[in-house]
Amino acid sequence: MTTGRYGADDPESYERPRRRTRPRTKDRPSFDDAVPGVVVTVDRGRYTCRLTEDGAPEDDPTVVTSMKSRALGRKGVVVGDHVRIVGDVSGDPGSLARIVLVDERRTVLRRTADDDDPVERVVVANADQLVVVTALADPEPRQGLVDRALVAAYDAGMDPLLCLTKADLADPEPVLAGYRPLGVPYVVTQRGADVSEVLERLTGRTSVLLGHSGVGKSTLVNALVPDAFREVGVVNAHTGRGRHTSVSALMLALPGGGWIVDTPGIRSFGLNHVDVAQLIEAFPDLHELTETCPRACSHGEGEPECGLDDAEGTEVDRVRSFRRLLASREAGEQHY
Ligand SMILES: Nc1nc2c(ncn2[C@@H]2O[C@H](COP(=O)(O)OP(=O)(O)OP(=O)(O)O)[C@@H](O)[C@H]2O)c(=O)[nH]1
Repeated sequence: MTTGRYGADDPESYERPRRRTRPRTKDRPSFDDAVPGVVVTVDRGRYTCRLTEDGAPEDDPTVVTSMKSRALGRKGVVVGDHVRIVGDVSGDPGSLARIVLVDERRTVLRRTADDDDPVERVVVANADQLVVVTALADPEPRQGLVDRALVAAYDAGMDPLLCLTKADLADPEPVLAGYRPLGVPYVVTQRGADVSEVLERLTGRTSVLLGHSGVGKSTLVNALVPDAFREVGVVNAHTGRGRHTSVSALMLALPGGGWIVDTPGIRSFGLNHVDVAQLIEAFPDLHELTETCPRACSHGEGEPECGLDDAEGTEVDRVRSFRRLLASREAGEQHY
């Protein structure tokens, strides 16, 4: 085992351990032949993926049904995940491919653990905008739910967009008044109306549409993506709630580029983990005010020596609205 010019007894002749000490067979396969795609819906262990080079929708895409490869172990795969796929990626009827890699997620939207499922789960990955869809009437808007959704958006690092539907039934102003101080962007829509303003906000981005049953989400999705074939439910005259006509989250390509994710499955959010320090970063001016706060200040109403109490002028309304968002985290209203 000697090499070079040293003799067998020379200490320098000993073979040093190489950097790679584990057997080569443990190396992961490189998946050189894997093709990139994005997960558009998940149903009982089957992942529907659209093949796409750069994560953007392509015209006339190949749609591939896949399963998770064993290499992924317990790692979850969710709608919006950018993945690599091997095997039969023809998309032919009856074909089945395998997802072998999941790219790092830019954002995650979680839903709360609930009675049916005790684990808090990621439901959508890589979305950059959360569209909170609320009807102006039938069913009545519920500020607490909108507040909770906004907290979830800021926490997930997503931009919020308030979408007020059924403008033919009520004036949007009272709802907007609660969000204007926070500068939350909004659009107002109604059935049959021009949706170009909404489209403009969505084009080129990945937006999650969130709203409880009956607010007109399917009607809106149909207007935005004419061939979405979403079933439009009927609001129950007694409860004001709609029938649950859609089941799993579904990502649809917008005609002008970008994606929308319809999420009938999300009924509540995981806000327990939301940290106030993280939330306030979405409001740089308020963040600045809190620099004088005592350590561990919760910035809530009545907190002693909280810097937010120094707000003046228009900031006062902003602080009040921000504190309402903070309080919504603990609200009894758990379900969206
Ligand atoms: N007056 C009025 N009714 C609307 C409008 N948009 C939708 N609707 C009605 O409201 C009801 C619910 O609409 P959907 O689009 O099914 O609501 P959804 O939020 O998708 O409800 P789910 O499918 O149950 O999740 C339907 O009867 C629609 O026709 C609107 O702008 N104005």
